[in-house]
Amino acid sequence: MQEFDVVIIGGGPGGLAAAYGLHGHGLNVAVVEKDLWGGTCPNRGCDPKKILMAAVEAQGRSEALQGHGLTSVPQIDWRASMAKKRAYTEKIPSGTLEGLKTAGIATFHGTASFNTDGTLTVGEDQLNAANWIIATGQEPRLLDIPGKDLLRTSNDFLDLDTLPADITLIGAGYVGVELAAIASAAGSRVHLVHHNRRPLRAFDGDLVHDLMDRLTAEGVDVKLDTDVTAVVAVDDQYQLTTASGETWTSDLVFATAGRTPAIDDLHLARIDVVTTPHGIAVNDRLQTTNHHVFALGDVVDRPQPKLTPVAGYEGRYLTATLTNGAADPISYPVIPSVVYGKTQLAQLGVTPAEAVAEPEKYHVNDLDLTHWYSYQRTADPAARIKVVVDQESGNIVGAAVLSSEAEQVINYLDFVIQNHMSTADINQTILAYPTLASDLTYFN
Ligand SMILES: Cc1cc2nc3c(=O)[nH]c(=O)nc-3n(C[C@H](O)[C@H](O)[C@H](O)COP(=O)(O)OP(=O)(O)OC[C@H]3O[C@@H](n4cnc5c(N)ncnc54)[C@H](O)[C@@H]3O)c2cc1C
Ligand SMILES: NC(=O)c1ccc[n+]([C@@H]2O[C@H](COP(=O)([O-])OP(=O)(O)OC[C@H]3O[C@@H](n4cnc5c(N)ncnc54)[C@H](O)[C@@H]3O)[C@@H](O)[C@H]2O)c1
Repeated sequence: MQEFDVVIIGGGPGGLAAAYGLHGHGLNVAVVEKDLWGGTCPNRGCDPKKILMAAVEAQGRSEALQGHGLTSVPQIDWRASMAKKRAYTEKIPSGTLEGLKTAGIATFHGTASFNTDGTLTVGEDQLNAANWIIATGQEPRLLDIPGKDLLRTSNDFLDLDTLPADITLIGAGYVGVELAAIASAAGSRVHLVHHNRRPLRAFDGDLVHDLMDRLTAEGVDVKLDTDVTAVVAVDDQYQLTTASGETWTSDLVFATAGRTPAIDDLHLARIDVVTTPHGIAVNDRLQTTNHHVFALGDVVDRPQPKLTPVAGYEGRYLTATLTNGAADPISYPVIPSVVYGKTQLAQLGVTPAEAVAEPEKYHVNDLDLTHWYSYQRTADPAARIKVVVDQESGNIVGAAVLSSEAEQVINYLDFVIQNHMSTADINQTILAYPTLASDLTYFN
């Protein structure tokens, strides 16, 4: 039996933030990882996707400038793009493991599973700890339909040697929309299927509508209100059937209809940790129903968006909790979300829908930005912002942004909102002009 102060299960961004934090405070820490050190984000999520997206963004900018100074649209070389992605991702697991070992953090590679006496088995190893952190993340959810074994996932997409001529993505959430943008730009005919009328549900409906229009203009076959009921192999293709009887064939079909908490291997009932269909139940101190077991990141059932910076923030919070004794309940700063593509969609703080429901408290500025200098320069085909302003203070408290620059604008607004800055405060700063940052004072 090997004894530790804290054992962390899951070597992704959340688990690693806690591991380095706790080790830095002198605790004897171990991390267990069953698959790729570094977890989803750098191996099969944010980073590889955004590397493939670099060529997509460049193509989008070139397209917008046709007739405005550029004369041809660059084509994406999938193999070269994938080689660039692999050159980055293949170093992640070994680099992450080396970093942990160099720091002096104990590492175990294997699937962690709790025993009834509260200890943990990882392969041949038995571990015991004063406290545990579960940071096992989520895994792609396969649809429960005939032919589900034929479905691929985002893990497969982000490692395709060749991009097929025709693909179908079932589910228009973050993953489906981003993979559609990548595959379509790289030359594939893409069918993006969503079961209701409201893709990207957490985002502003009008801006999502605008984004679907852009994807359609880019050549994506967006099918809303479409329920796929079966997938069958036909020769070397796959035939999809919908509830309304529509059929079509694709070279590959991907389930992009959400992710499920990675908890099955852990046998949490043996240690009295309660779970829900959405993950591990925790209180506002990220403590499970077993007081020596904490959970963070994608695996927890909490309303915060499941994003890398959120997992890292929770890792730092648990470092403080487990080193300083009783801590205040976790409270989150505003959390920005971005859906990447040629046209990006971003959101932060009070949503336009929440603002409209409280008209005495907020007002919403809905601004078409296509005529603004910044977007005339890039000839953005769609550029719009909804800014939520607090009536009493006049401060910006939320925003939803659609443009090729939304990822930048939302981070500037994050600083503004987090620091409760008014237009007068921003005006005290001299910002380089003309830039996206110098637009900030015109939003309210
Ligand atoms: C395609 C895609 C794109 C994304 N893009 C973005 C983005 O642009 N921006 C963003 O902020 N977020 C993005 N995300 C989300 C982001 O990847 C996650 O929020 C983040 O990785 C969560 O970190 P985590 O540490 O909670 O879990 P993970 O990173 O999932 O790490 C959990 C680790 O636990 C391991 N594990 C699971 N079970 C066990 C077990 N029983 N024993 C041992 N180890 C176990 C897993 O192998 C995994 O390595 C994306 C996700 C996907 C799928
Ligand atoms: N840019 C980013 O930050 C980014 C990118 C990718 C993933 N992520 C994170 O990963 C999480 C998971 O992303 P995701 O896209 O897998 O999940 P998601 O929950 O965002 O989207 C899944 C979508 O599939 C739909 N759906 C469910 N069943 C369906 C069916 N049978 N047919 C058609 N559609 C169906 C759902 O209504 C939902 O809109 C996100 O919540 C996000 O936190 C973030």
